[in-house]
Amino acid sequence: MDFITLFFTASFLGIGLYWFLCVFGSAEQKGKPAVHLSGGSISDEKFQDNYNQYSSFFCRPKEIETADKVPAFVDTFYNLVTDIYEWGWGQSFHFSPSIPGKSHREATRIHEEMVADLLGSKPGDRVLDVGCGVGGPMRSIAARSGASIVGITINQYQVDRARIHNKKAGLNKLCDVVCGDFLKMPFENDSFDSAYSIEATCHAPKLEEVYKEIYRVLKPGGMYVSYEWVTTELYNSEDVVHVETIQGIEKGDALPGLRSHVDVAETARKVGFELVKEKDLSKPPAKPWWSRLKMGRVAYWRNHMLVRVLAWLGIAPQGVVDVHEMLCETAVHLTKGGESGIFSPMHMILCRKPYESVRQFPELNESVHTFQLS
Ligand SMILES: C=C(CC[C@@H](C)[C@H]1CC[C@H]2C3=CC[C@H]4[C@H](C)[C@@H](O)CC[C@]4(C)[C@H]3CC[C@]12C)C(C)C
Ligand SMILES: C[S@@+](CC[C@H](N)C(=O)[O-])C[C@H]1O[C@@H](n2cnc3c(N)ncnc32)[C@H](O)[C@@H]1O
Repeated sequence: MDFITLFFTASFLGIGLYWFLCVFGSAEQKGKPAVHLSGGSISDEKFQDNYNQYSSFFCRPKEIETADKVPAFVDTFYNLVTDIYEWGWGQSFHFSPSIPGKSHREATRIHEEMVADLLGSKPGDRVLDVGCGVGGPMRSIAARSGASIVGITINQYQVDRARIHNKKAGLNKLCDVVCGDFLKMPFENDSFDSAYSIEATCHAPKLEEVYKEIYRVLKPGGMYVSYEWVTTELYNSEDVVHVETIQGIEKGDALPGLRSHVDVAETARKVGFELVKEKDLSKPPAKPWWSRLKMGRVAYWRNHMLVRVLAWLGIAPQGVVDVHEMLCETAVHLTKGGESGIFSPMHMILCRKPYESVRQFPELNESVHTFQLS
């Protein structure tokens, strides 16, 4: 064998091995293999149509007038992206600050366990997960605290995935999931000891509506923690680049308009909560949450090629290439939002439903103290 033949054979084998190990497996440890990418609850034939409808609905998020249609389009969005998220990110659909020396999975778990600690969850508690995805956070929180968690998501496919994962993790006795709208939850008044939402209530057209529902189902004295997507004090609505970045985030993440950081605590108080703590968890000394998105051009290109090949072979639905392209663009906007500091996906509030309900007299809540943690 001459040198050239040897060189090409070795290169071919090397590339083939790389392709097999890195591409055909899951992009994320414990993620879903790419060969199982599907359109969630929608059939492969309807995937492209659903994507087209989604992208024309969310093309100008701030101008969405038909707020009542938002949950249905959010459901469509999660049919389109749930498998890609699981494949490329894992079972927790949120960000977390990076922690030097710890893997993404560990950093994610630590960010989730903080919720259990803030709520003071313990065995016997009934805790609500508002917008639970495929249940990554609920499994960490149940394992950490021993509490029973009930999750709600608008997307039936996520319910099915979450139940499979709960069973596999041996946590199906503690974790359950229902399909429903968090703006009209199928739960009794005063029926949960505590509640949390991780990067989910940003999908509500009006934050007040979802907070009211959470307040309703919590028992008096019940605690609520939320990690909210917000624009920060650095956002300037007159700056074209800022506006473009935020609109890019809204379009690629099914958001009917991002809110400002000041709206969060104000809305919580308005519906009757006492504010116990408020802190933007993305601020230094926390390390960048967006560094995980900077996986490099090669990784994005590799994922994109794989998605193309799978769609071409008819293994993944037609249209998945468009959805993947949309996510690549979204990742750029999210990174810009993080780097410039104009956007945070983890503005945290911890609230309590008072023992004596003061919802009828919201002005009484103005006197409640807010602690801004350093
Ligand atoms: C809270 C929400 C979701 C936050 C994140 C979990 C997701 C936001 C953007 C997603 C991704 C972007 C790029 C994808 C990449 C092109 C692909 O090859 C692999 C998956 C991605 C990394 C994907 C993973 C999930 C996100 C980071 C919103 C919706 C409110
Ligand atoms: C970005 S995911 C976060 C999921 C989960 N909290 C996590 O961190 O893995 C947002 C979740 O909110 C849910 N959601 C959005 N709008 C909803 C609505 N109106 N009713 C119920 N769930 C909703 C989505 O279905 C999805 O599960």
